[in-house]
This record gives sequence, structure tokens and C-alpha cells, in this order.
Amino acid sequence: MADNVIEVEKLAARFGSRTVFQDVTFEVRRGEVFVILGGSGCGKSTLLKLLIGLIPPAEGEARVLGNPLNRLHGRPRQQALARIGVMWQQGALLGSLNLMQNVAVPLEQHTKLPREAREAVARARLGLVGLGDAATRLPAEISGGMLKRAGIARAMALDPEILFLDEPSAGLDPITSAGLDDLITTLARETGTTFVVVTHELQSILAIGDRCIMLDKDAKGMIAEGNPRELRDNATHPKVRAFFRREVLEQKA
Ligand SMILES: Nc1ncnc2c1ncn2[C@@H]1O[C@H](COP(=O)(O)OP(=O)(O)OP(=O)(O)O)[C@@H](O)[C@H]1O
Repeated sequence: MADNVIEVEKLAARFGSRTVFQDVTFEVRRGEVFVILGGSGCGKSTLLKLLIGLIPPAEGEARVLGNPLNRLHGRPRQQALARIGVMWQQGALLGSLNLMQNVAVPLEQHTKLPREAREAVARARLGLVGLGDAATRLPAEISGGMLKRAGIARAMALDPEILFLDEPSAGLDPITSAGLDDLITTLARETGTTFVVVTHELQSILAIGDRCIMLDKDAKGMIAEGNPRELRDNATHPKVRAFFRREVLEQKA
């Protein structure tokens, strides 16, 4: 039987009387790169927030590592949250701290490790994302791509079982974005970390995704689930076909 790290059943999200999506059901398997995709406003970020328990579901349930995170409180919630890492689109490193100090912040908050040990772990995480030589640089002194890598290193500080990335390639040029895709693929393979990545960049989806779901604003729910390359080749839903085919045609042009 597959080892599921996330199980989502008949999940619905509502703001006031407005339904963003409903009847969303899927699972994420340990070690895979799972992509949540769809056009602007379909609810990708909302789904991410539901998964990590920042907002409660209107209906249904999302269990992450066996726990509905929105229903945990106090110490059990802290313990569950320590097993996942999140990198939001803005990344938000602290400008006054160098990269090593930034990556060490979660270690300071969640562990009793002495400073030298925290810094050693932080340096190791920076090494994992190819920033071993940039540990003492400030966020303002590095490129957009390096900032994303540093954000990933910080999200990995506590050696999470699942890493959630919200639009990691937003604002990056195609070459830097492809480098980040390579990093995600390598980290998933080498560390066994499960990745849940929100993106609408087709190149990235095809490069990194083992499986994906596609949300749709009009359908208010999922319109596709599966391997992205198989969906590109075989999807029959017009919107799914349009998403994968249009961009493929653009790439060939
Ligand atoms: N806190 C909130 N209160 C009310 N409406 C919200 C709230 N958060 C999101 N929404 C609405 O829910 C819908 C889905 O938003 P969400 O940000 O999840 O979409 P998205 O797919 O991530 O979009 P994008 O790709 O543009 O970031 C949008 O119509 C948005 O306006």
C-alpha cells in the first residue's frame, strides 16, 4: 500500500457565501514531488493554507502526516508543524541577518541546540541548496534565484518530511527557474523529502512533477489529477488540454 503523507477528502473552501472549491480529494505519497496547478484565483494558495492548518475547511478534511493540522493546538500542533517546512512566495528572509543566521532562526525557535550546532546545521542546509559559499552574505547582496534557494534552506532547517513551496519560480527568469527545478528534483531524490509545489509554470510542472492536480475557478474544484506528462499527452478535458497544449505550442514557436 502506498505510504501517504497527505490525505485530502472532500475538502471545500469558502469565504463568506463564496465557494472557492469543493469536493477536492487526493493524496500525496511519501517522497514524490506533487504539484498543485491552475489559473489565477482557482484557490491554489487557499488549498496550501488549508493543508497546513492556517484556515479551517468549510467541509471535508485534510490530514498531513496523519493530523488535521487546523484541529491541533498547543504542543501537539508545534510538534506537527516542526515536521513540515513552508516557503511562501515572498520568501521573507530577515534583511538584517546573513543567510546562515536566517536559516538558523527555526532551529533557535524549535530546538535547544547550542549556537555552534545551530550554525553548523544552517551551513549544512545552505550547502544542500548550493549556497555553501554565501553563508555570510546578507539577503540584499544576493540574486533572486539565490534568495529562493536560501528560502528553501530555511524551510528545510528542521529536516522536514514535507516541504511546501508556494510559487517558487515566481519572478525568476527561465534559466534561473530551470536551475531551481533541478534543485527541487535533486533534493527530493537525495533527501527523500516530499515536495508539495504550487505553480502554474508549465515548464516547471513538466520538469519536477511526479503527480499533480489541476484546480479550476469555474468548476470550483479539481479538473485533473495524474502525471503531468501523461496529462499533456492524453487529457481529454478541454481546459486541461488547453493548459498543457497551448504552452507546449508556444515553446515550439
Ligand atoms: N482571506 C480571504 N478572504 C476572502 N477571499 C479570499 C481570501 N483569500 C483568498 N480569497 C479569494 O479566494 C479565491 C482563491 O484565491 P487564491 O489566492 O487561493 O488563488 P490562487 O489560485 O492561489 O491565485 P494566484 O495564482 O493568483 O495566487 C480568490 O478569488 C480570492 O480572492
